[in-house]
Amino acid sequence: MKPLLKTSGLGIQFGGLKAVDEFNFEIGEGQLFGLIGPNGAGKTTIFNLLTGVYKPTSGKILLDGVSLNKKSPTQITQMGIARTFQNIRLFKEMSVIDNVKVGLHHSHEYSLLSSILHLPSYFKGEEKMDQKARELLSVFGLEEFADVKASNLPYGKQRQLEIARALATSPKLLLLDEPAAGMNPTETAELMETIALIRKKFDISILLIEHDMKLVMGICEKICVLNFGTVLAFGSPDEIRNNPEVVAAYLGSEE
Ligand SMILES: Nc1ncnc2c1ncn2[C@@H]1O[C@H](COP(=O)(O)OP(=O)(O)OP(=O)(O)O)[C@@H](O)[C@H]1O
Repeated sequence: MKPLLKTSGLGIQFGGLKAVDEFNFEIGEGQLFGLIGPNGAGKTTIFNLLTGVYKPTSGKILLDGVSLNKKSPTQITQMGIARTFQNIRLFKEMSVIDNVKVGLHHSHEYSLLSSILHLPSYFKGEEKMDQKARELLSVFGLEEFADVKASNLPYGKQRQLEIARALATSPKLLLLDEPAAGMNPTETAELMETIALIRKKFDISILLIEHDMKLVMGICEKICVLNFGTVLAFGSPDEIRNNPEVVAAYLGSEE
């Protein structure tokens, strides 16, 4: 399988703390990977490195063979990596559909001038964007909420809207940071199905940080376990489940 994203010797240090060290990782096209580990293991820091929020102290990140090391977060989004956050970061005062349009905006097809002058190409662009946004909302069963203020959506739906907005940037790789955090079991089960569905429908790779073991083990093909910023284990859900080091470091404390 062709690697989509590859990191080698990736690391970052905050003062004396090596938050991530020698992180070597590869995710292929269309793969669904889980990234797990105890609190403070470095999972979110890896997302921040992959999306250009943090610059690595060492190592390389390649997307489709192109280095991301010196790219800005905006450039990285345009190159094909989108993410969601541990804490919901929607534009709460905006409507559901406008939140998705923000994601679509970077690929709008009309110029700034046509937008200021309200030329026909602007309206065409707007119409297309509206249609695309509604299509994305329908994947999550959110189309009936299109005009509702984002903050008025139930919590589980807000998390789904975040994923819809990330998908609007047409990513090749989607990074989901604890998408089921704070969800009840029904919402979590629904989310599992949705994540599996969007991987197929949009033909993208997904890297998922998740504390809910059932969710990770149920949908991911491969799992990478981090501990103290380094990879403790890497393998299929079964291999991870039966790895004594993992059980001691992580699963043991969860069960
Ligand atoms: N900007 C920063 N400055 C200093 N230390 C940081 C910074 N960002 C992260 N760290 C430290 O790096 C380590 C890894 O943090 P990170 O948030 O990546 O862990 P995590 O695995 O995502 O944890 P959790 O499951 O609790 O979200 C922690 O010790 C954290 O305090």
